[in-house]
Amino acid sequence: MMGGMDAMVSEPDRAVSFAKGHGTGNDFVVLPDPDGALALTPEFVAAVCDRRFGVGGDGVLRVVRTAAHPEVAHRAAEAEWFMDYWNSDGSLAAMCGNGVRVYSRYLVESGLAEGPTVTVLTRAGVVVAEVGAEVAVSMPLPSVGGRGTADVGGVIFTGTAATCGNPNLVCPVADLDTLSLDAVPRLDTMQFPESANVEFVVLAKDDVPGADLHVAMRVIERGSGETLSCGSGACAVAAVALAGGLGTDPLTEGTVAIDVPGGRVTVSVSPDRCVLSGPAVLVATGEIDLASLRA
Ligand SMILES: N[C@@H](CCC[C@H](N)C(=O)O)C(=O)O
Repeated sequence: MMGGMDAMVSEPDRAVSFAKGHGTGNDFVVLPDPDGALALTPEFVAAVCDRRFGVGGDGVLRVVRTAAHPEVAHRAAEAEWFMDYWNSDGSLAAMCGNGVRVYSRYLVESGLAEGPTVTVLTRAGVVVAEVGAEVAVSMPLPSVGGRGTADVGGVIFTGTAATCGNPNLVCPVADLDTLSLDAVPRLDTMQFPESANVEFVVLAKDDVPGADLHVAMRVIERGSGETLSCGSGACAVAAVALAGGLGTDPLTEGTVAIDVPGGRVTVSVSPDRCVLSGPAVLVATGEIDLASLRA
């Protein structure tokens, strides 16, 4: 009888194929599962994402046909592929902007989609990616909310709530380098019943050609801890920055260059569109040996 990690696949398979990719250092284990044969569990995802005992990653992207996933099969007419996204702690999230960019790169490089335009269903709705030297994706339109606070290891940060398919709190800070971001943020559970990603942001001193604003950010992601980049968080930051949340004159639309610890992404926001662009690459393929993976 199979149990634990073995329950992930049917006998006699003891291995699960994977690819590894990242978008500006936000890294993912990609699990190709077109026909929905894998029964992912939070424990399996956490074990795969473990950086010492597993493959290592900020999350898992299961590549599954929409028609083959019971949660979304009724939406198969909207997009052939569903991004089944999991955070590294095994929790599910509705949106992952860098994840969509890596997912789309994988679809095209593996031949599962022709490209360069790729339509993907996420738990936050359908998004469309353009896969080229970089990958640009049309994200859910960010919505800027009210003020809120985050307690990070006893230090209180104040910011502005913003959603982009998932909840965020965008906190302007004086300096990014001196922040200690090891603790899990404590947030107002009334304002953020499902917690949130917390972004820490400064205005950069120099201009970037083609951008209306240039900022730098770090992020503590819900379910993954501090990561080197967060695409949906970057969109939330752009929306808050354009609304004047960093002290600049409000703009109804514009382009924001956002430096993250893993590189730079660009977000263009207008009243009816939000596009996240940046590098997204695949760096490895391999097989996960289920018998050796820590349960
Ligand atoms: N890294 C992602 C966001 C992943 C989900 C997030 N941790 C959450 O729980 O909302 C991105 O690039 O958007």
